[in-house]
Amino acid sequence: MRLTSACTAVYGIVLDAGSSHTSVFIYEWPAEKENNTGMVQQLHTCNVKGKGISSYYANPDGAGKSLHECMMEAKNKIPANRHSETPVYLGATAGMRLLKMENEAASEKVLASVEHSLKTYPFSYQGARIISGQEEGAFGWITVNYLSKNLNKPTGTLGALDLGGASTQITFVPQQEIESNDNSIDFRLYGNDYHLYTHSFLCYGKDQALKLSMGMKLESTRVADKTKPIELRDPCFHPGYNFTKTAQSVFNTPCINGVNLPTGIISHVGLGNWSQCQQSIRKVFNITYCAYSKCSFNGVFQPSVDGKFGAFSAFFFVMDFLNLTSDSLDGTKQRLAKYCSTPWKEIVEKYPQIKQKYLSEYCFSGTYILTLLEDGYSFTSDNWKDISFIKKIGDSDAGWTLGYMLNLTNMIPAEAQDTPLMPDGGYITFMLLFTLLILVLLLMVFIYFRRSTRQAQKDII
Ligand SMILES: O=c1[nH]cnc2c1ncn2[C@@H]1O[C@H](COP(=O)(O)OP(=O)(O)O)[C@@H](O)[C@H]1O
Ligand SMILES: [Ca+2]
Repeated sequence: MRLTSACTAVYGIVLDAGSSHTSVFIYEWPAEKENNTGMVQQLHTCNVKGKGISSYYANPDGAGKSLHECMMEAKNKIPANRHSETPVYLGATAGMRLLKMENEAASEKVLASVEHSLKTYPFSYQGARIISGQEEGAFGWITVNYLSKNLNKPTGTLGALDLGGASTQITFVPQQEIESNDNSIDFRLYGNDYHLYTHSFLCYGKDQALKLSMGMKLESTRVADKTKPIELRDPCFHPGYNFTKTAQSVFNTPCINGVNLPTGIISHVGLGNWSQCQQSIRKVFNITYCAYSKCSFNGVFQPSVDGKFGAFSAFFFVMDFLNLTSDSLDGTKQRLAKYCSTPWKEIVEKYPQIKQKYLSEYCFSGTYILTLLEDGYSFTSDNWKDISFIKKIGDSDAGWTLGYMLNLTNMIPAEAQDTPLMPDGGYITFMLLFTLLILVLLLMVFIYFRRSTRQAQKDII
């Protein structure tokens, strides 16, 4: 929806430099600063062609150049007279966090390249940086609650679940105490205090989780003949699926410490067995230790999930593709089991328009989502209905970008808007009467002084 009122609009641009790809978001809001919630709207999005900026580690110049088409689109969408005042922010997420861990110099070069590129456009460049997992979680939470108009109302808030390619975030207002400082974030928005639990699991986005899970399967495979391709028999891929891959393409990630991992060629063979798939995925969550009263996995504190949740990004893409956005937990499992056992040939015939790489991974991704939510975060068949798989709220995408911009442009005040003590009409009447009283008093003082001066003159005469 475009803003149609006569008032001028203000714009802001945020680039979401994710691990798999970059998206450019353009936001628009009325120039008269409205402190009401839900005023900023998403005007346009543009998906940058090619992979995420971290994939340019060996050719950093390419990262900046890749943004060109979308930035030109932004130039055309935003009226020229607003360009110089339009802030541009770039936030990079888990792909760049991983690159920084692997090769800090390369990550700096990639950031310098996007910075150089963004400065060539007529907007007000405000910085390009890697945002922390905490920020990613917290700003996603602000976005969904801003768009749902939950802020500055006494109603409950919406928890936020974000699944990316390289990391995943869970953020909500818990009922119990937050036992670990790393997982606690406090906000004061519109005069209300929010005490949030948040955690970002690096390496637990769906692409890295697939690598983790394949790596674990191979570690348990003893290789007799090193000259032959290693066969990886995978229950998370469809029966009849059989592709050769290089070990390098699967295990080139700091998420796996590949001590026992093979090199060379892997023959990846699908078995299509959902329950075995879930068994194998469970192994990527370490639940053997917890130093708190409760943990999700890998020793991370997590209070019991509470209230309603919005699950977006890849949570939505995958569950929407599988048509599983509105089933019960049991129904979801049954339908997913059936989907995973469908022969690869049938799947390809049914969805000829979808890229085979994506298509082949939906059984794994769906099972991963289910396992993460049920075994990882402890959602149950009772509160499964509290999770809404969403892409947008109104016209705006759910994700961290809007919350990030609202924060950096000070669009959400800490205190509620200054309101007159009386309703508008009463306030104006009060001010009028008060002014009149002052005038009358001034008049009386003036008359008194004139009289006393005259009296004094008479006395002299
Ligand atoms: O249309 C789609 N279908 C399936 N998956 C998608 C689609 N669009 C994006 N994705 C997936 O969503 C995830 C987005 O992750 P992103 O690039 O934001 O990574 P990050 O948040 O971990 O940095 C990736 O795994 C990507 O493959
Ligand atoms: Ca993301």
